[in-house]
Amino acid sequence: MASQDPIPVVVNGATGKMGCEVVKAVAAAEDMMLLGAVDLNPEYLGRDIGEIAGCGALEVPVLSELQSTLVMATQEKQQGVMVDFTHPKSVYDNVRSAIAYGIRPVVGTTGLSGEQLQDLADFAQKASTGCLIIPNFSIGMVLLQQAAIRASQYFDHVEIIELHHDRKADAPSGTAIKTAQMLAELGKTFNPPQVKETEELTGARGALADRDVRIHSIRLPGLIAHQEVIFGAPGQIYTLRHDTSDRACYMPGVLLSIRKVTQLKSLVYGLEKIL
Ligand SMILES: NC(=O)C1=CN([C@@H]2O[C@H](COP(=O)(O)OP(=O)(O)OC[C@H]3O[C@@H](n4cnc5c(N)ncnc54)[C@H](OP(=O)(O)O)[C@@H]3O)[C@@H](O)[C@H]2O)C=CC1
Ligand SMILES: O=C(O)C1=N[C@H](C(=O)O)C[C@H](O)C1
Repeated sequence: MASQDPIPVVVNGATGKMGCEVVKAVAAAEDMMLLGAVDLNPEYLGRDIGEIAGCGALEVPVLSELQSTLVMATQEKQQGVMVDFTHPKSVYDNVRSAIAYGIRPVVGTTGLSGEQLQDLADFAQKASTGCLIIPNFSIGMVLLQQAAIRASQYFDHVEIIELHHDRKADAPSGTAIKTAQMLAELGKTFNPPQVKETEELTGARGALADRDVRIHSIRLPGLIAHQEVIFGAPGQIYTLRHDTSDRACYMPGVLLSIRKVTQLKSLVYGLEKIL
C-alpha cells in the first residue's frame, strides 16, 4: 500500500502555552509535518519553534505573517491544516483567511460569538472546506458533558462553575458556553425561581445563558482549567467535575482533529461530533 504524504500543519499562536504543546505533538506524529509556526510575540520572531517548544530544532522559524505561511501551505501535495490557539480578538479573521486559501482550520481559540460561528459555518460551507471549532479538546470534558446531558433529564436545577488561570482573556470559558448550550438544546428551562431574588452586588448570581442555565467564572493564579456542573434537587446535590493538570491532555484531541478535518467539507463545532 502506498504511504500517504504527511499532513502539512501550520500552528498559529505557536509560541503560546497551547501552541508549544501542539508543535511538540505534531512534530512527534508520523503522519504530520510541521510546515509553519506563526506568532506575534516579537521575542521569538525568526527563532526555531522546536527550540522554543522544547523538543529540539525543527528548522521551522517563527514568522509573524499568517497569510504568506498559508500560501506556502497551498503549495504542498496534501491539503494543509491550520491549528489556531491565538486570541479571541483575532481568531475570526484567522479562520476566514485559512478557508479563503483552502487550508482547513482546527480551532481551539475560544471567544467566537454565536454570530461569528454562524458566519464561519456559512463561509466554510460555500467553500466546501472542512473546519473544526473545538472549545475543549480533552476527552474528560466530553464525558462530563455527556453525563450532564443525562443528569439534566432528572434534575431541573443546574449551575456551572468554570475556574481558570488568570491569563485567560475571555469569560465565561468556551467550554462553559458549550456545556450550557448542550443543556439548553434539550429544550427545557432550568432553575425555576423559588423566591424573588435581588443582586446586592451586580454579577453575584453569575451570567444567565439560554434556558436559564447559570455560569460563574473564577480566575486565579495556580489554576489551569477546571469545570463543575452542579445539579440540585430536594435533599441531594450531584456534582460533575473535570480538572486539567497538564495541557498535554488536549493533544490526543488536537491530533484527531487534524486528521478528521481533512475529510470534512463544512464546519463542525465540538469534539463530541468527531469521536
Ligand atoms: N480548545 C481547547 O481545548 C483549549 C483552548 N484554549 C484557548 O486557546 C487560546 C490560547 O490559549 P493559550 O495558549 O493559553 O494562550 P497564550 O497567550 O499562551 O498563547 C497565545 C499565543 O498567540 C499569540 N497571538 C495572539 N494573537 C495572535 C495573532 N493574531 N496571530 C498570531 N499569534 C497571536 C500570542 O502572542 P502574544 O503573547 O504576543 O499576544 C501568544 O503567543 C485561548 O483562547 C484559550 O481559551 C486553551 C486551552 C485549551
Ligand atoms: O484558556 C484556557 O486555558 C482554556 N480555554 C478553553 C475554554 O475557554 O473553554 C478550554 C479550556 O477550558 C482551557
